[in-house]
Amino acid sequence: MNMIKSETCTSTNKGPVIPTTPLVIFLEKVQEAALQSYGYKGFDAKLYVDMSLKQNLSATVEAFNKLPRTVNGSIPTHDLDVFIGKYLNGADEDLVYVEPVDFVAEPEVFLPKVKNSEVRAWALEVHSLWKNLSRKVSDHVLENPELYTLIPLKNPVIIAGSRYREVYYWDSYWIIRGLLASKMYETAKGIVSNLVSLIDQFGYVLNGARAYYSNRSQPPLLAAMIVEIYNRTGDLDLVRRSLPALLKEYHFWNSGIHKVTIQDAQGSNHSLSRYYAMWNEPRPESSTIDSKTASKLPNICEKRQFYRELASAAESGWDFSSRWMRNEPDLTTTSTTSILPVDLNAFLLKMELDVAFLANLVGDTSIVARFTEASQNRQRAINCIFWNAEMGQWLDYWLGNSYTSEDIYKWEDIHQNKKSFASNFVPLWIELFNSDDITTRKVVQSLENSGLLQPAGIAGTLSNTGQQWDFPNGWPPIQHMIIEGLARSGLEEARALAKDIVIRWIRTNYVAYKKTGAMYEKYDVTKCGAYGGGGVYVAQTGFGWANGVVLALLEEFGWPEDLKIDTTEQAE
Ligand SMILES: OC[C@H]1O[C@H](O[C@H]2O[C@H](CO)[C@@H](O)[C@H](O)[C@H]2O)[C@H](O)[C@@H](O)[C@@H]1O
Repeated sequence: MNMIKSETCTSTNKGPVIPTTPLVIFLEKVQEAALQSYGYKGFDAKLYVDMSLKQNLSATVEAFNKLPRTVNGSIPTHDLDVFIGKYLNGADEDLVYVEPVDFVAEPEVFLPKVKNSEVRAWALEVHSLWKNLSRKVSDHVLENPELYTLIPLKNPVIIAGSRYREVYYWDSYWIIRGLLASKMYETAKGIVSNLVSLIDQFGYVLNGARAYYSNRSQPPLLAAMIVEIYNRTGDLDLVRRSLPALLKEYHFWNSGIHKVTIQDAQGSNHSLSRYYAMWNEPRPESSTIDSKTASKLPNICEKRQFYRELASAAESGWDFSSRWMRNEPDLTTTSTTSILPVDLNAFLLKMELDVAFLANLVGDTSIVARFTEASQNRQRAINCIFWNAEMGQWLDYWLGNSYTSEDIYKWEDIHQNKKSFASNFVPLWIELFNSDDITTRKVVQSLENSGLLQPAGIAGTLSNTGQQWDFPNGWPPIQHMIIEGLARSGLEEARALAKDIVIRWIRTNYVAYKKTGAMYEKYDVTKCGAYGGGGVYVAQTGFGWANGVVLALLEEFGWPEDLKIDTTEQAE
């Protein structure tokens, strides 16, 4: 890992920075020039950092520097058009289409619990979308990696979709859940091996497989992917090959800047984790937009801290949301690194349980003992630091200014964030919590009364700030984790609620698909059949995790023959 220390602006602007590549820095300049010349209409910042070079970087930079400039410093559009055509390849030329080896139009015993013919026909269409998202790294990238921001991966990949032309870390979990429902085991294993290779190379799984994502990770679900694949295929070899990488990844999340020690009200210390990107500049895939937002801040030190907070929010997968803001809806008050997030610690508890399970399969008793103990400690920490019995939710914790003499944070009730976020319900996904009926009963009531449960699914938050992880958007992974948590519980009322949310979510995906012919990265949960908006880019279609969640839910819950799928028909 190539890490440099950032200069110290203030005591808050701390932390490492992983330098990006000269190619990324150059493509950011092209991005800036494009915005100046073409304007905001139809502008997508990410497009430019996904382009590649037709010749070497120095020749390209030289030609770029020679382009004429108008009085306001912009490059005339015609000259920029010609430059881009002559020196750069399109953003989608680094990954090429490949037919997945294990795709068949109708897999054997496909979604046996789906009895309704309309739903079945649609599910087969969703299944066929894996073909649209399947890619492999082009030979040209393998021969000339220095011309590309794409990080070459050995096996075929399933991309997230649309502007997300590469592999994403946490998206891959739900993509794999869908692939398993589609019986595409080889594709699923290939994805896991790719992610393992990123850990071998960087020490952690990158946010996505691009050079500009190398300064951060995303919610850690690799161990969970391997458990799901093992449960279907019994592939012990995959488990054996992946374990060393999982240990490395575990260290990444539980050491250095990610690790926080906090003392509870009874004086016991707990070790928990937070999101913390190794970056303090505008995110290259959005640098024009980030610098514009930061222009409201008074000095470079505050800007650097803001950039780190934005990148850390991207590490959380929730980019962006009032969840991270000190004063919503002001994005510049994003303070991700000052928060102990409930969901990250639930994912790490799951990782501990999953690694213990996998180590047991290969007979490594010392890893089993170490990770079982770690899971018990984290479960205690989650109960002490996050659980709020009055609200029946696990609450994010704002790190305050109160420390012990050893610089350990002191827990105080006022620092629990009392706002309801969908992430407050993620611990229910873990068996240790959903098997406890008293807790589950409280959580079910809390979810029902929270306002998050809407006609077409669960909203991320209750605040409508215009950010994409806020109201009224609901995201596929969140629906799936909460539904699974409810469904795994022994409580009848929890299982009934799970089924109810499944119906709302499947219906909205179906109705949107029938209206527009596409699956979406997020949906507006206030109306059946409405896709999500907000943020700085248009609604993305395709879409890996949406497809994965629909297929996984249909596999587990099915759809009865006599249950109507489109209840909006008569109303319109
Ligand atoms: O370009 C903006 C951001 O895009 C990604 O985030 C969003 O899409 C991802 C892919 O579906 C998803 O994993 C994430 O939860 C979404 O918020 C990217 O991950 C960010 O790092 C990036 O800044």
